[in-house]
Amino acid sequence: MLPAKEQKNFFAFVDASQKLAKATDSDALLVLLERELNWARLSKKTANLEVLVVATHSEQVYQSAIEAEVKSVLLESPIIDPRDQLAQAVLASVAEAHMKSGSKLIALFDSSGDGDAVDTITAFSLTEKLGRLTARDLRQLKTNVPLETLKVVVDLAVAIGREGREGKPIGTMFVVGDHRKVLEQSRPGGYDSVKGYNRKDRSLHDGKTREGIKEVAQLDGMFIVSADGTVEASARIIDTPPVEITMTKGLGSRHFAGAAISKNTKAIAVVVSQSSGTVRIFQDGEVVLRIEPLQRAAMKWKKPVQTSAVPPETPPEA
Ligand SMILES: Nc1ncnc2c1ncn2[C@@H]1O[C@H](COP(=O)(O)OP(=O)(O)OP(=O)(O)O)[C@@H](O)[C@H]1O
Repeated sequence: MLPAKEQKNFFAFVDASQKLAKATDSDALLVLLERELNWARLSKKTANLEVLVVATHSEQVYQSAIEAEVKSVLLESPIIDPRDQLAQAVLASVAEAHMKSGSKLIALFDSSGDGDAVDTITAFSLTEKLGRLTARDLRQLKTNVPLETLKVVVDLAVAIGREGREGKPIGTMFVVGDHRKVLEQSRPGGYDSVKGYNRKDRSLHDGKTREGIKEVAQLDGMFIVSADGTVEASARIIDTPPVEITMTKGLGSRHFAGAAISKNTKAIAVVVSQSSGTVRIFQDGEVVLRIEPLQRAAMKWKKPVQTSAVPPETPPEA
């Protein structure tokens, strides 16, 4: 529990966020917290706002907020850099469907990283921030895969998750980059629909190819995509040596396989969940970015633009 003096400071920030919310026409408050506090007081002081507590480090903070009937999310894995925490908190808030993509938000967070409850207040539009986050996060992934290829694959995955096929949701996976090693660590799982086509016709930079891929995405297995965006093979089953992976509850064999291949090779796995439509991007065995169906309308690919209200951003690590 936060000591009394720090709680006093914290609630001064809450009062300030009320004023800022009014001035900026914001309707929601995101509070990033490392420690528990007086939840009843928080609820009372923020009755006019949609409040979401983002537990940055501890499941206990998340649990106690939930028990006090304060909406909360727990970041999937601890992130040390406070700027990354805010980025991840924004993604998590949309992922858990707590925030609508058009919301205007106030966020309270500790930018010093020294364990203070809160030392920074910021106001931003969720739509704009999501657009910036996604482009920036992908750009910063430490990978040899060019951003243009990642963009085209992620946009295709998002479209597949959103549209499904013939009214039915479908799940699939694209494994991008390091394609020779990925070929070695996978086996055919069915008819390879790209076999025999020339490279140009297998390029995902071509709209016709993307439409064709959507048609066959419902088949079992995954697509192997080289760094330049060419589909090297389809309907492949990942068969990679076992690795130790921590996975969010509810994710099954497709996601495990994606995480494992991203751990055992330099490839990035882009996985579309059939059950939720969520797209997860795995690198080195971990989810580095998650895109939810709700968020999709807000996806824009553009250069990050710094605004004075938002602190400098670096990509989330998980
Ligand atoms: N090793 C693998 N390589 C490629 N694809 C796989 C692999 N294992 C499972 N899949 C794909 O995942 C499908 C089964 O998904 P399952 O429900 O077990 O996973 P999940 O991670 O819960 O994904 P979803 O959220 O889409 O249901 C299979 O039909 C197959 O197409």
